[in-house]
Amino acid sequence: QTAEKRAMIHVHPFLYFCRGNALRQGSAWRGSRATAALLLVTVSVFVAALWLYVTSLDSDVTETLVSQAEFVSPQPRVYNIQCSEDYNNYKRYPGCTPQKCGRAVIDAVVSREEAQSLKRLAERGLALAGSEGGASILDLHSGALSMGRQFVNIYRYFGDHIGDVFTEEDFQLYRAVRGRIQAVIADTFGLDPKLMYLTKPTFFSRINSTTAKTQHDEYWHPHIDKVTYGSFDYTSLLYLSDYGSDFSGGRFIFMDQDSNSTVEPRAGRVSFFSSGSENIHRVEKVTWGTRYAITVSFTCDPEYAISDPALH
Ligand SMILES: O=C(O)CCC(=O)C(=O)O
Ligand SMILES: [Fe+2]
Repeated sequence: QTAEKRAMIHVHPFLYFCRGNALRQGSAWRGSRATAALLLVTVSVFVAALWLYVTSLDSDVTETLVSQAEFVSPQPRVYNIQCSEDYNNYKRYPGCTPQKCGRAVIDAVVSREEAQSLKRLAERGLALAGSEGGASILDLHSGALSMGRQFVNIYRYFGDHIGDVFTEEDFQLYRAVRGRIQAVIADTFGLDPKLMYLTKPTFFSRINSTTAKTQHDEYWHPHIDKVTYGSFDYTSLLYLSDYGSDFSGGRFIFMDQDSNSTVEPRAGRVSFFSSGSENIHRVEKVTWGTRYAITVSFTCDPEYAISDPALH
Protein backbone atom coordinates (compact mmCIF):
# COMPACT_ATOMS: atom_id res chain seq x y z
CA GLN A 1 0.00 0.00 0.00
CA THR A 2 1.24 3.47 -0.80
CA ALA A 3 1.08 6.16 1.86
CA GLU A 4 -1.61 7.81 -0.22
CA LYS A 5 -3.82 4.70 -0.29
CA ARG A 6 -3.36 4.18 3.43
CA ALA A 7 -4.28 7.80 4.08
CA MET A 8 -7.42 7.47 1.95
CA ILE A 9 -8.64 4.44 3.85
CA HIS A 10 -8.02 5.91 7.27
CA VAL A 11 -8.88 9.53 6.73
CA HIS A 12 -11.84 9.43 4.42
CA PRO A 13 -14.23 7.21 6.44
CA PHE A 14 -13.35 9.14 9.56
CA LEU A 15 -14.37 12.50 8.07
CA TYR A 16 -17.46 11.02 6.47
CA PHE A 17 -18.56 9.51 9.75
CA CYS A 18 -18.04 12.70 11.77
CA ARG A 19 -19.87 14.93 9.42
CA GLY A 20 -22.63 12.40 8.85
CA ASN A 21 -23.99 14.32 5.88
CA ALA A 22 -24.22 12.72 2.50
CA LEU A 23 -24.59 16.10 0.83
CA ARG A 24 -21.31 17.26 2.20
CA GLN A 25 -19.50 14.20 0.93
CA GLY A 26 -17.97 16.19 -1.94
CA SER A 27 -16.26 18.70 0.31
CA ALA A 28 -15.28 15.97 2.77
CA TRP A 29 -13.66 14.13 -0.14
CA ARG A 30 -11.69 17.24 -1.12
CA GLY A 31 -10.70 17.75 2.52
CA SER A 32 -9.52 14.20 2.85
CA ARG A 33 -7.45 14.55 -0.30
CA ALA A 34 -5.77 17.63 1.14
CA THR A 35 -5.13 15.79 4.40
CA ALA A 36 -3.76 12.80 2.53
CA ALA A 37 -1.45 15.05 0.54
CA LEU A 38 -0.27 16.76 3.72
CA LEU A 39 0.28 13.40 5.35
CA LEU A 40 2.21 12.20 2.35
CA VAL A 41 4.46 15.25 2.42
CA THR A 42 5.00 14.87 6.18
CA VAL A 43 5.80 11.17 5.85
CA SER A 44 8.16 11.82 2.91
CA VAL A 45 10.02 14.55 4.80
CA PHE A 46 10.29 12.28 7.83
CA VAL A 47 11.55 9.33 5.79
CA ALA A 48 14.10 11.53 3.96
CA ALA A 49 15.35 12.99 7.27
CA LEU A 50 15.64 9.51 8.77
CA TRP A 51 17.53 8.24 5.72
CA LEU A 52 19.96 11.16 5.84
CA TYR A 53 20.50 10.57 9.56
CA VAL A 54 21.07 6.84 9.20
CA THR A 55 23.49 7.21 6.27
CA SER A 56 25.42 9.92 8.15
CA LEU A 57 25.85 7.46 11.05
CA ASP A 58 26.98 4.67 8.78
CA SER A 59 30.51 5.40 7.65
CA ASP A 60 30.68 1.90 6.23
CA VAL A 61 29.15 2.82 2.90
CA THR A 62 31.14 0.69 0.51
CA GLU A 63 31.96 1.14 -3.12
CA THR A 64 33.66 -1.65 -5.05
CA LEU A 65 36.54 -0.19 -7.07
CA VAL A 66 37.26 -3.46 -8.85
CA SER A 67 35.39 -6.72 -8.43
CA GLN A 68 36.97 -10.17 -8.69
CA ALA A 69 35.14 -10.99 -11.92
CA GLU A 70 36.48 -7.97 -13.82
CA PHE A 71 39.66 -8.11 -15.89
CA VAL A 72 41.33 -4.71 -15.95
CA SER A 73 43.49 -4.56 -19.10
CA PRO A 74 45.52 -3.28 -20.88
CA GLN A 75 45.71 -0.05 -18.86
CA PRO A 76 45.29 0.21 -15.09
CA ARG A 77 42.11 1.63 -13.63
CA VAL A 78 43.35 4.73 -11.83
CA TYR A 79 41.77 6.82 -9.06
CA ASN A 80 43.66 10.03 -8.38
CA ILE A 81 43.51 11.58 -4.95
CA GLN A 82 45.20 14.52 -3.31
CA CYS A 83 48.51 13.67 -1.64
CA SER A 84 48.60 13.95 2.15
CA GLU A 85 51.22 16.17 3.77
CA ASP A 86 53.13 13.16 5.07
CA TYR A 87 55.70 13.44 2.31
CA ASN A 88 56.75 16.90 3.59
CA ASN A 89 58.27 15.22 6.64
CA TYR A 90 60.73 13.33 4.46
CA LYS A 91 63.51 14.31 2.12
CA ARG A 92 62.12 14.86 -1.38
CA TYR A 93 63.52 12.99 -4.36
CA PRO A 94 62.51 14.65 -7.65
CA GLY A 95 61.27 12.11 -10.16
CA CYS A 96 60.10 9.77 -7.42
CA THR A 97 58.56 11.42 -4.33
CA PRO A 98 54.77 11.40 -4.81
CA GLN A 99 53.39 14.54 -6.37
CA LYS A 100 50.52 12.67 -7.90
CA CYS A 101 48.83 10.36 -5.43
CA GLY A 102 46.16 7.76 -5.88
CA ARG A 103 45.35 4.11 -6.28
CA ALA A 104 45.25 1.85 -9.28
CA VAL A 105 44.48 -1.73 -10.21
CA ILE A 106 45.66 -3.75 -13.21
CA ASP A 107 45.23 -7.39 -14.21
CA ALA A 108 47.51 -7.30 -17.27
CA VAL A 109 50.92 -7.15 -15.58
CA VAL A 110 51.12 -10.62 -14.05
CA SER A 111 49.51 -13.65 -15.68
CA ARG A 112 47.37 -16.09 -13.77
CA GLU A 113 50.01 -18.79 -14.48
CA GLU A 114 52.72 -16.62 -12.94
CA ALA A 115 50.48 -15.95 -9.96
CA GLN A 116 49.94 -19.70 -9.64
CA SER A 117 53.71 -20.37 -9.62
CA LEU A 118 54.25 -17.69 -6.99
CA LYS A 119 51.42 -19.10 -4.93
CA ARG A 120 53.09 -22.55 -5.01
CA LEU A 121 56.31 -20.90 -3.88
CA ALA A 122 54.43 -19.23 -1.01
CA GLU A 123 52.76 -22.52 -0.09
CA ARG A 124 56.08 -24.38 -0.03
CA GLY A 125 57.78 -21.68 2.04
CA LEU A 126 54.95 -21.26 4.49
CA ALA A 127 54.51 -25.03 4.84
CA LEU A 128 57.88 -25.01 6.66
CA ALA A 129 56.25 -23.25 9.60
CA GLY A 130 53.51 -20.61 9.83
CA SER A 131 51.86 -18.71 12.63
CA GLU A 132 49.32 -20.15 15.06
CA GLY A 133 46.45 -18.29 13.45
CA GLY A 134 45.41 -15.26 11.42
CA ALA A 135 48.19 -14.19 9.07
CA SER A 136 51.54 -15.86 8.39
CA ILE A 137 54.29 -14.13 6.46
CA LEU A 138 57.39 -15.14 4.61
CA ASP A 139 59.82 -12.37 3.83
CA LEU A 140 62.08 -13.61 1.03
CA HIS A 141 64.56 -10.80 1.50
CA SER A 142 65.27 -11.08 5.22
CA GLY A 143 64.21 -14.71 5.42
CA ALA A 144 61.69 -13.95 8.21
CA LEU A 145 59.08 -16.67 8.45
CA SER A 146 56.21 -16.81 10.94
CA MET A 147 56.69 -19.76 13.24
CA GLY A 148 54.20 -20.29 16.03
CA ARG A 149 54.06 -17.04 17.93
CA GLN A 150 57.34 -15.68 16.55
CA PHE A 151 59.57 -15.52 13.49
CA VAL A 152 62.58 -17.52 12.37
CA ASN A 153 65.11 -16.84 9.67
CA ILE A 154 64.53 -19.47 6.99
CA TYR A 155 68.01 -19.10 5.54
CA ARG A 156 69.63 -19.74 8.92
CA TYR A 157 67.07 -22.25 10.19
CA PHE A 158 66.92 -24.47 7.12
CA GLY A 159 70.47 -23.85 5.91
CA ASP A 160 71.38 -25.76 2.77
CA HIS A 161 67.95 -27.41 2.64
CA ILE A 162 66.44 -24.14 1.46
CA GLY A 163 67.54 -25.14 -2.05
CA ASP A 164 64.96 -27.95 -1.87
CA VAL A 165 62.21 -25.40 -1.32
CA PHE A 166 63.13 -22.46 -3.54
CA THR A 167 64.85 -22.64 -6.88
CA GLU A 168 66.77 -20.03 -8.83
CA GLU A 169 63.78 -19.93 -11.22
CA ASP A 170 61.48 -18.86 -8.40
CA PHE A 171 63.69 -15.89 -7.70
CA GLN A 172 63.92 -15.06 -11.40
CA LEU A 173 60.14 -14.95 -11.57
CA TYR A 174 59.99 -12.70 -8.51
CA ARG A 175 62.51 -10.32 -10.13
CA ALA A 176 60.66 -10.21 -13.44
CA VAL A 177 57.34 -9.52 -11.75
CA ARG A 178 58.88 -6.88 -9.48
CA GLY A 179 60.35 -5.13 -12.55
CA ARG A 180 57.00 -5.03 -14.38
CA ILE A 181 55.19 -3.72 -11.30
CA GLN A 182 57.85 -1.01 -10.91
CA ALA A 183 57.35 0.01 -14.55
CA VAL A 184 53.56 0.30 -14.28
CA ILE A 185 53.80 2.34 -11.07
CA ALA A 186 56.31 4.70 -12.71
CA ASP A 187 54.12 5.03 -15.77
CA THR A 188 50.95 5.69 -13.79
CA PHE A 189 52.42 8.28 -11.40
CA GLY A 190 54.80 9.87 -13.91
CA LEU A 191 58.04 8.72 -12.25
CA ASP A 192 61.45 7.67 -13.40
CA PRO A 193 61.56 3.92 -12.65
CA LYS A 194 65.34 4.13 -12.20
CA LEU A 195 64.78 6.43 -9.22
CA MET A 196 62.53 3.95 -7.40
CA TYR A 197 64.00 1.17 -5.30
CA LEU A 198 62.62 -2.03 -3.89
CA THR A 199 62.43 -1.68 -0.12
CA LYS A 200 61.77 -3.94 2.84
CA PRO A 201 59.75 -5.65 3.99
CA THR A 202 58.66 -7.47 0.85
CA PHE A 203 56.71 -10.54 1.82
CA PHE A 204 54.27 -13.27 1.00
CA SER A 205 51.22 -13.40 3.22
CA ARG A 206 48.89 -16.28 3.89
CA ILE A 207 45.68 -15.41 5.68
CA ASN A 208 42.99 -17.75 6.93
CA SER A 209 40.02 -17.55 9.22
CA THR A 210 41.65 -18.98 12.33
CA THR A 211 41.99 -16.60 15.26
CA ALA A 212 45.26 -14.70 15.51
CA LYS A 213 47.23 -15.50 18.67
CA THR A 214 49.60 -12.53 18.54
CA GLN A 215 49.37 -8.92 17.42
CA HIS A 216 51.70 -9.62 14.46
CA ASP A 217 49.11 -11.95 13.03
CA GLU A 218 46.22 -9.50 13.28
CA TYR A 219 46.25 -8.25 9.74
CA TRP A 220 42.94 -6.42 9.77
CA HIS A 221 43.90 -3.22 11.62
CA PRO A 222 43.63 0.03 9.66
CA HIS A 223 47.09 1.40 8.90
CA ILE A 224 49.17 3.76 6.79
CA ASP A 225 52.07 1.97 5.10
CA LYS A 226 54.40 4.96 5.30
CA VAL A 227 53.86 5.07 9.07
CA THR A 228 53.95 1.30 9.61
CA TYR A 229 56.96 0.62 7.40
CA GLY A 230 58.74 4.02 7.26
CA SER A 231 60.56 3.77 3.97
CA PHE A 232 57.55 3.04 1.71
CA ASP A 233 56.53 5.60 -0.93
CA TYR A 234 54.57 3.27 -3.22
CA THR A 235 52.97 0.04 -2.11
CA SER A 236 51.93 -2.73 -4.43
CA LEU A 237 50.02 -5.88 -3.68
CA LEU A 238 50.05 -8.83 -5.99
CA TYR A 239 47.18 -11.19 -5.32
CA LEU A 240 47.72 -14.91 -5.74
CA SER A 241 44.23 -16.23 -5.07
CA ASP A 242 40.65 -15.41 -5.90
CA TYR A 243 38.09 -13.71 -3.70
CA GLY A 244 34.87 -15.70 -3.73
CA SER A 245 36.31 -19.06 -4.84
CA ASP A 246 39.55 -19.56 -2.87
CA PHE A 247 38.37 -17.58 0.17
CA SER A 248 35.71 -15.18 1.34
CA GLY A 249 36.11 -11.96 3.31
CA GLY A 250 39.66 -10.69 2.83
CA ARG A 251 38.77 -7.76 0.58
CA PHE A 252 41.20 -4.85 0.63
CA ILE A 253 39.55 -1.68 1.93
CA PHE A 254 40.63 1.95 1.41
CA MET A 255 39.08 3.84 4.33
CA ASP A 256 38.06 7.32 3.25
CA GLN A 257 36.36 10.09 5.22
CA ASP A 258 32.78 9.23 4.30
CA SER A 259 33.06 5.91 2.53
CA ASN A 260 35.04 2.75 1.99
CA SER A 261 36.34 1.54 -1.35
CA THR A 262 37.18 -2.10 -1.80
CA VAL A 263 39.41 -4.07 -4.13
CA GLU A 264 38.48 -7.72 -4.48
CA PRO A 265 41.56 -9.92 -4.82
CA ARG A 266 41.99 -11.88 -8.05
CA ALA A 267 44.98 -14.10 -8.89
CA GLY A 268 47.40 -12.02 -10.97
CA ARG A 269 45.84 -8.71 -9.95
CA VAL A 270 48.20 -5.90 -8.99
CA SER A 271 46.85 -3.12 -6.80
CA PHE A 272 49.18 -0.18 -6.15
CA PHE A 273 48.96 3.14 -4.38
CA SER A 274 50.96 5.97 -2.84
CA SER A 275 51.86 4.89 0.70
CA GLY A 276 50.88 8.02 2.73
CA SER A 277 47.80 8.70 4.85
CA GLU A 278 45.75 9.50 1.73
CA ASN A 279 45.61 5.71 1.47
CA ILE A 280 44.80 4.44 4.95
CA HIS A 281 43.57 0.89 4.54
CA ARG A 282 42.86 -2.46 6.08
CA VAL A 283 42.08 -6.02 5.06
CA GLU A 284 38.71 -7.49 5.91
CA LYS A 285 38.77 -10.66 8.05
CA VAL A 286 38.86 -13.86 6.04
CA THR A 287 35.73 -15.90 6.77
CA TRP A 288 36.72 -19.16 5.02
CA GLY A 289 39.49 -20.48 2.78
CA THR A 290 43.05 -19.20 2.39
CA ARG A 291 44.18 -15.93 0.88
CA TYR A 292 47.68 -15.49 -0.57
CA ALA A 293 49.27 -12.19 -1.57
CA ILE A 294 52.68 -10.55 -1.95
CA THR A 295 53.48 -7.06 -0.72
CA VAL A 296 56.11 -5.46 -2.98
CA SER A 297 57.04 -1.91 -2.07
CA PHE A 298 59.20 0.89 -3.33
CA THR A 299 61.06 3.76 -1.76
CA CYS A 300 62.51 6.92 -3.25
CA ASP A 301 65.31 6.98 -0.70
CA PRO A 302 68.36 5.06 -1.99
CA GLU A 303 69.44 4.49 1.60
CA TYR A 304 66.50 2.14 2.09
CA ALA A 305 66.99 0.27 -1.17
CA ILE A 306 67.32 -3.49 -0.95
CA SER A 307 68.44 -5.91 -3.62
CA ASP A 308 66.10 -8.52 -5.02
CA PRO A 309 65.72 -11.65 -2.93
CA ALA A 310 68.19 -14.37 -3.94
CA LEU A 311 69.29 -17.78 -2.75
CA HIS A 312 71.61 -17.16 0.18
O1 LIG B 1 47.22 -8.07 1.55
C1 LIG B 1 46.67 -6.98 1.40
O2 LIG B 1 45.68 -6.82 0.66
C2 LIG B 1 47.16 -5.76 2.14
C3 LIG B 1 48.39 -5.97 2.96
C4 LIG B 1 48.85 -4.69 3.57
O3 LIG B 1 48.11 -3.78 3.85
C5 LIG B 1 50.29 -4.52 3.84
O4 LIG B 1 51.06 -5.46 3.60
O5 LIG B 1 50.68 -3.43 4.29
FE1 LIG C 1 49.30 -2.00 4.15
